Amino acid sequence: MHKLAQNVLSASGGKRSPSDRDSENDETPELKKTKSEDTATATNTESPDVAESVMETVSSEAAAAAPKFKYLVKAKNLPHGQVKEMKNFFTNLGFSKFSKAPNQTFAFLSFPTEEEALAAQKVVEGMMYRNKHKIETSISKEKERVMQPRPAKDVNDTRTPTEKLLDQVTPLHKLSYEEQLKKKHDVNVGYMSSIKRKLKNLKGLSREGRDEISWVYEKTPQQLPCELMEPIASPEINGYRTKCEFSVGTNLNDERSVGFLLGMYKDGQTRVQSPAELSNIPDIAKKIANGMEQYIRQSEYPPYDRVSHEGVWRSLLVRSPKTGEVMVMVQLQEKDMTPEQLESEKKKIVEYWADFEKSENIPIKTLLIQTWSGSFNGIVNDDKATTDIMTGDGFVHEEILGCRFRISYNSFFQINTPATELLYKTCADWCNIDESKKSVLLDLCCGTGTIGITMAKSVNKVIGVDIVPEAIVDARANAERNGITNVEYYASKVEDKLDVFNARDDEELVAILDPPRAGVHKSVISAVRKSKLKRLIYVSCDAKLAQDNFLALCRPSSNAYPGNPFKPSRAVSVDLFPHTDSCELIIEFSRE
Ligand SMILES: C[S@@+](CC[C@H](N)C(=O)[O-])C[C@H]1O[C@@H](n2cnc3c(N)ncnc32)[C@H](O)[C@@H]1O
Repeated sequence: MHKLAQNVLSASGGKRSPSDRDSENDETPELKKTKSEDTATATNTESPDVAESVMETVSSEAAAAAPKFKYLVKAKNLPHGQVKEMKNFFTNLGFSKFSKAPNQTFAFLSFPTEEEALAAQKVVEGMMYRNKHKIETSISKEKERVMQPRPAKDVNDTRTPTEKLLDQVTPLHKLSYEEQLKKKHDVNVGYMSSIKRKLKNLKGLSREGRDEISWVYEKTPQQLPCELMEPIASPEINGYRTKCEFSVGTNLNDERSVGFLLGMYKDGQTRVQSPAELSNIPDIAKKIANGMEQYIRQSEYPPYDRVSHEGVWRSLLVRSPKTGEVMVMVQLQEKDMTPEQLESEKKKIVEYWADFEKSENIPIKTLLIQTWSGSFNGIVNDDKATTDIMTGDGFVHEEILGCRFRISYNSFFQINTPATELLYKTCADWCNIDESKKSVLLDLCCGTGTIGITMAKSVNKVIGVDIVPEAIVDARANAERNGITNVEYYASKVEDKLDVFNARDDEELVAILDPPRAGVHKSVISAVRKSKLKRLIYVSCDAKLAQDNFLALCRPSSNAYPGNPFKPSRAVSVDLFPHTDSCELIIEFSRE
């Protein structure tokens, strides 16, 4: 089969790419990450890394427009350098759309149609360059980068690139912190009151159905279904992020740069702007990003280009928990490096960061290198990526409410530690465990086991479930490290492990559900309703996306949603992400 035909086939079908993950994590590829960020990653949300992936999310409008393609003839076996000479060589043959990186041994000729590319291939295949280099070729088809016309408002946009990045990553940075909290509270008032409004407007409600949710018809302040308490503020307002994922590229001055994507990828923006002025990024992560920038500026290899998919340097992950431990992961694309080049570059990276530790006095507990040639932009958890632990053991630790947790590069872990302690403490208080009874705590979407482990001493048993196997490995290690033995963990989707809801008669079930942004599959809500649970603590990082879950918990009983409906009984916003639009919302759902 012709290579081009193969490419077209593989583009239309086949395995899900990491970018398909979660649509949360969505995190992702050119589509997103998870709340968690996740896959996670994710992670929570307006975090720069997540904000960036959200920026990269292809809008439905753009997706609806027919994509334009270009056809690339790759001319191989060329010498290093000689970019100008080679451009002349191909221009003289009549092929003017030419590109080549100086340190590569191939060049690309670009054509608008397959026919033109095939005709050029016929000419170039087997030709001698400078009588020494016999050219071999292949053809591929790629989506054209779609440059959207700049919106009219941009014409008068006099903001500097730094100001644009601040507005994009930390959109509330101009408000006082009190104003930020009020704004987040008001937004959550809207989401809470819409639970009531949407239930009231459910179509085809029978009289019995209406009776089951009679609370919906009661007048309440701001039409809230329950009290929404004063928001819980973050104890730290600046530099709170313990995980930062940076992109590598070039800035608006065409200098190699490490930071965040400036603007929307879907609008053709691929420039990377330094995080130096962002208030949510800690100094240590800024210094490491700057260190990486210095490294790639002197590197013989170019940054990865999101449009052509050529180049080497892709992403940088920094985890800097409050324990002072630091994890650095460098991600690169190795597809055009020889094994020897890759090995030599890895050695250089290790030496560079060892020198950096000494000169900057920043001890790096563990250094990892990930090689990844897929289309998803960001650190991945994918079989096709290779992740090597170059120094240390591949983990860092964080302490929360007196417990110590091990974190892998790809496990979800909340990125604002002091605010997370307030979040978990609130969850524990609201569980209101009756220690005179035999109780089982379900830690649903448990990540590295943090919530269950911090509460394990007040219940008989904790059952944790998470979709990421590495997170469950961490959760088991974390339980052991903290001397907790009354835990059971399952690496599974919650929707595939619904038997956790089958409690024995003498057991009281309590559940905390802390899912990714979009919430959980409806089968989980159905199982919650069928179970003997009387109270569910739902931790949402995106109350808009979780609305379907909220409604499914509260709607009148049906075949799809059996058992008595729940009702929101109290709620509170917890601000884990100062200066951004994001905020956690804890809702207690209860029923008789
Ligand atoms: C917001 S994080 C919460 C993690 C943990 N509770 C914490 O506070 O650190 C969401 C977690 O849900 C997990 N997850 C995503 N989809 C899931 C699913 N369908 N079933 C189980 N876990 C899932 C992710 O791996 C992630 O660890």
